[in-house]
Amino acid sequence: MRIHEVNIFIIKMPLKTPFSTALETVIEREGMILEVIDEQGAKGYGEVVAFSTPWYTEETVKTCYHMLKDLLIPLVLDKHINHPNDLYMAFNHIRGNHMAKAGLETAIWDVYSKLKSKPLWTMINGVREEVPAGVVVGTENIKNAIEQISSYMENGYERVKVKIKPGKDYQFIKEIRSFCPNLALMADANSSYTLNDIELLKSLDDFNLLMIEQPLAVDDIVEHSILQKELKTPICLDESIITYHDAKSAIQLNSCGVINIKIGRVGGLRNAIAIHDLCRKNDIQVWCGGMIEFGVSRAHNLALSTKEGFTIPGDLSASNRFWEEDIISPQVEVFDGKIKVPNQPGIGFDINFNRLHQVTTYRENINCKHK
Ligand SMILES: O=C(O)CCC(=O)c1ccccc1C(=O)O
Ligand SMILES: [Mg+2]
Repeated sequence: MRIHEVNIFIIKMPLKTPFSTALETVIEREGMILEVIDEQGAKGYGEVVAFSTPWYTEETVKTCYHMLKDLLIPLVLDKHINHPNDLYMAFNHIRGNHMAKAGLETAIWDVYSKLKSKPLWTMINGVREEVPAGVVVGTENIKNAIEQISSYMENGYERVKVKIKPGKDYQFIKEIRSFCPNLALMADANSSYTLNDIELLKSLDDFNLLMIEQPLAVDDIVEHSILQKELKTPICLDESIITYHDAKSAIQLNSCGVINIKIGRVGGLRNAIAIHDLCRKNDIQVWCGGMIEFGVSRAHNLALSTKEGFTIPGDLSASNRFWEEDIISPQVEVFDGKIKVPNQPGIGFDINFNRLHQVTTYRENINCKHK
């Protein structure tokens, strides 16, 4: 395979309703879609999941644009690529910048599967044709949270995650639990606590949560292991797991029972699969995380979630969770708490170009002649 051209689309779309985490409230989502075109004209799509500002990780849409245009795309343009896994070594001398790398790597996985006329999920040895869905409530207000949860339950979601932070925790979860005592419920703190909050975090054991996600800081793998010894509720790590080595450290130190795998955060599908394989060997549960993403990334998440270890529902929701109209066709839909995995080659969804062009704020073509 040889990539002759890459089109960059920077896009912006308002969320249906604002989404609040401990770190940031997102009202409008900026993002980037990459279209790679190979020498035979086959097209593949990837999404760069960085935000406009570096609140979740260090990357932003602009840093990704720079990394892609000036460093990463030139490494693949007009080069013979045997397999998408080889990009890991090709990109290895560039530190970090996982979301930029993942956007390009996943686009190349899509085109590679299309050239082989196979769905991406079978190319990566997925084992299931439908994937359990999950949804996240990111609202500050308890009344709104309960309203949203009840409407998601009506839509068939069987697992709900809520965002917590200091001051919006024990009482907040208590009220939700009394509204839905049997729902599979979990809480994500986005690293807003410290070990000084250990009594509060222990008190959340009262609520039979599936897990508590990223209670402590990003670089606190050691402190998460101290906390996990004190909690009955399993800890799930998100922000702390950037590399395979991080996952190894967390497993060795018993810092968590669960890892949330995001393709963007870990630098691509190859790394996501490597972490999945490591977790399986070590009896650590995994699920696929979400990034308030558009349909292209949702489609890649769906393919990843067909891997054997992804047995618990991830943050994989329908397109209409966040968007009036997504940029893919058909949109991702949830039936009976599950999402059907498409069987067309590649990611299995078409781009809705009308919608893509409507939300595009900047577009650029990069081809071999630029080198
Ligand atoms: O897209 C989704 O459904 C997940 C939403 C979510 O929790 C999230 C969204 C953006 C950045 C980080 C996170 C997170 O998992 O911490
Ligand atoms: Mg999280």
